Amino acid sequence: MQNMVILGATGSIGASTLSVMANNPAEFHVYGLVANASVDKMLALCITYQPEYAHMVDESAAMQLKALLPQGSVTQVTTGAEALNALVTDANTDTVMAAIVGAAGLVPTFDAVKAGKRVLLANKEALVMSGELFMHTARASGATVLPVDSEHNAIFQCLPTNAQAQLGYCDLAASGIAHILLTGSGGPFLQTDLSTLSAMTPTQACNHPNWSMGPKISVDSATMMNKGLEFIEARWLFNTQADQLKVVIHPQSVIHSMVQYRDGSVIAQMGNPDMRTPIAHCMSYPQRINAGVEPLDFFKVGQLSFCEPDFSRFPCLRLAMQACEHGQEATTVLNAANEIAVEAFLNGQIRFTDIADINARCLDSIPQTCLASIGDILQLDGQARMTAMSAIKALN
Ligand SMILES: NC(=O)C1=CN([C@@H]2O[C@H](COP(=O)(O)OP(=O)(O)OC[C@H]3O[C@@H](n4cnc5c(N)ncnc54)[C@H](OP(=O)(O)O)[C@@H]3O)[C@@H](O)[C@H]2O)C=CC1
Ligand SMILES: CC(=O)[C@@H](O)[C@H](O)COP(=O)(O)O
Ligand SMILES: [Mn+2]
Repeated sequence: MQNMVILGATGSIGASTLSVMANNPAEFHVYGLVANASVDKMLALCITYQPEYAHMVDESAAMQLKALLPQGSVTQVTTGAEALNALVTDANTDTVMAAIVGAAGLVPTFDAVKAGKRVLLANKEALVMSGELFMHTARASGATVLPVDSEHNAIFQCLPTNAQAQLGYCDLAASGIAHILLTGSGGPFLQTDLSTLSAMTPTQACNHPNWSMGPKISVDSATMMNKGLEFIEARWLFNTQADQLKVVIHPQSVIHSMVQYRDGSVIAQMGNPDMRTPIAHCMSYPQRINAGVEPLDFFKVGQLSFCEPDFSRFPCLRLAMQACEHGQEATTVLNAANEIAVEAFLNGQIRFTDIADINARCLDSIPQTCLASIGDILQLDGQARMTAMSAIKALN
């Protein structure tokens, strides 16, 4: 029986994780649930799953939850950074699902890695901000990091077992690997007339053709910043050199990524676009469990197609690839700028195409800094957020 803590329990990945757990009740126990401020959702989860701990980052949400829980509930409600650290590092915590959205996920995810836990990593932003330190820390602590992001999970499944065991420091060439082919759908605006892109609304941007996800990652898919963040994520997970990683647009999201070997073989991982598959894979690795996902029906899929990304349509993808080349300062700044810009777009403050402009401006003014610790990274993240907010003000 694995005791699991779910960071981001009230979100899309949180729900899929709980669904896989419910399918396999003898193997997993909900030990702790973590969210920010969604009291009603957390209350319902506590009543259903009866975790030992429910942690709300927002203090007033924690107080409300405490007041609403039925008398005699087994769940202890906590709040505050110390309690969150205690939960992810608790001796009874075996596995941490890291699925808080954005930079807010970095500290608890990193703490779990430092404590040597089994960490199922959905929160790609943590790696974009701190990839080098994160993977070095995992190696030093003996933590097992397993990639939940569908593409990275697919790549992981297509690697030989010796490379899987060396996540973060594998020598791809020594394993006979020529390229990692990172697939992306192109999002809802793959075919949209370029002249109308600036008028696209948050509802249109969140209307992903294949995946049902939270709002931030949905907008990132529409700009293809998601693929850019994933490019950086892959760089750290699989220790790639610049010429080993390629982005391929595959609008059907049936192939979740591929590994191309020196001998001409290409190994692809396929499945319905349903996050329960990679989540179940990580939860049970190296075994397999029932994820509750329909088998892929190739007759229904019919056709698979592929094309090259067009950087004039998706400038955010190019910015992320450039930032990856520049290093950790650039990727931290880009991630922070993008979070602020996406939030402003979702709030109706800026246009869809402004997201890329704000990101580009922030990348033009990266402060001189040395990123030796998570504290340094968070400081740079804060500075970049201020720059992005000023850029938004300047637009209005
Ligand atoms: N959805 C998907 O299919 C995929 C998601 N991912 C990654 O997984 C992560 C989660 O995505 P997704 O589930 O879609 O996001 P959602 O928006 O659906 O959920 C976000 C979760 O994070 C919590 N949260 C938000 N802000 C904070 C904060 N400051 N402190 C603590 N918790 C917070 C939310 O709590 P509350 O409800 O209280 O606000 C919620 O539980 C992202 O990093 C995303 O890139 C990767 C691949 C696929
Ligand atoms: C499900 C998942 O892993 C998302 O990151 C997904 O990849 C988004 O789709 P895009 O390929 O459109 O970015
Ligand atoms: Mn993905």
